[in-house]
Amino acid sequence: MPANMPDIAHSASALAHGRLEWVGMGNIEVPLTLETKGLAPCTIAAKADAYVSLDDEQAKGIHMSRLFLALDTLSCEQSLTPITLQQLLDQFITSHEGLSQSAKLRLEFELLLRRKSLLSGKQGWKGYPVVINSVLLNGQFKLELTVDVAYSSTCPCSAALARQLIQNAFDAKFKQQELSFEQVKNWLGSTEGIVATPHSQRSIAQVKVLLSHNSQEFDIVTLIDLIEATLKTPVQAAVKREDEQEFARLNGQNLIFCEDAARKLKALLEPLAYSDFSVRVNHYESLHAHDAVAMAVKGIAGGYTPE
Ligand SMILES: Nc1nc2c(ncn2[C@@H]2O[C@H](COP(=O)(O)OP(=O)(O)OP(=O)(O)O)[C@@H](O)[C@H]2O)c(=O)[nH]1
Repeated sequence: MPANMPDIAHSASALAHGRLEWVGMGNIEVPLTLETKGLAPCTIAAKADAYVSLDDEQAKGIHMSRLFLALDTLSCEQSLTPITLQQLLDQFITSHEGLSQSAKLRLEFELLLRRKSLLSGKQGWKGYPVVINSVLLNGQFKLELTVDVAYSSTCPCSAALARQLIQNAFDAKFKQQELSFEQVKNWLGSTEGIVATPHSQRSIAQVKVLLSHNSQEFDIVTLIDLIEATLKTPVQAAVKREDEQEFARLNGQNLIFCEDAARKLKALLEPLAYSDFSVRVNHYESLHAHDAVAMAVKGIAGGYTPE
């Protein structure tokens, strides 16, 4: 460092004294090489929030550049794994000796996965928003992963009401008539036959899991796959007509309220090895201008609360 440059962090006194829980930088743009089970290492464009505690009540401030440069080393020289994350937080703290005892990093990015179509054998990219939160607090490492999975939800109530209208239309059209198989079949295939359709909507399941503090690797893809297999109607990437028809069938066979989705995900996550979990299901209704929302947590003492 040039000797003649003022260093306010050392020379100036703080305007007020006191401990600060977190100080650092938000929204740092940083490409990282993500390593996650079942996927070749891939580059992700992350937004990072990097913080340390300011435990020295008299100190003017922290050294922002040290956090930034440590993160840059992770970006340029390493891969993102639970191990390198913990090392990075260690580095945040050791580079602030006497000032800070805790560190945290939030990474937000979109994980692009190759997804197969339902029937046609085509493939396409689908993006999954991911947040990785890591904290090193009093020597304890905490690591949590949040994924957003988009799916389609068809309202069971609306489906029942639509079925009733279809029966009414059948009544009105054919009451007291002797009908042949062909006549019924043709009517069912006509627009007149399907006089009403239930509403369905794009929905998002937001699943947060607490990973073991000694996790060696991320396993983001398995979590996403399990959520999609549970909900049955994930939003599709490549779609030909046969895929669209299969999607319609899956929607019809999996009518779902937000409560159903939250309960299914809770049942999925309960036996898995996650230390804690939190689920938030949002059905962005097409019936209303507001959303249908359901939340669930594992329910352990001192654990996640619904949010
Ligand atoms: N602590 C702090 N620094 C800030 C803030 N806003 C901008 N900075 C700047 O962040 C820059 C980097 O700070 P340091 O990490 O202390 O930089 P440095 O003194 O060159 O680096 P070291 O020699 O490692 O301490 C400085 O120029 C600060 O002025 C702020 O709100 N708080």
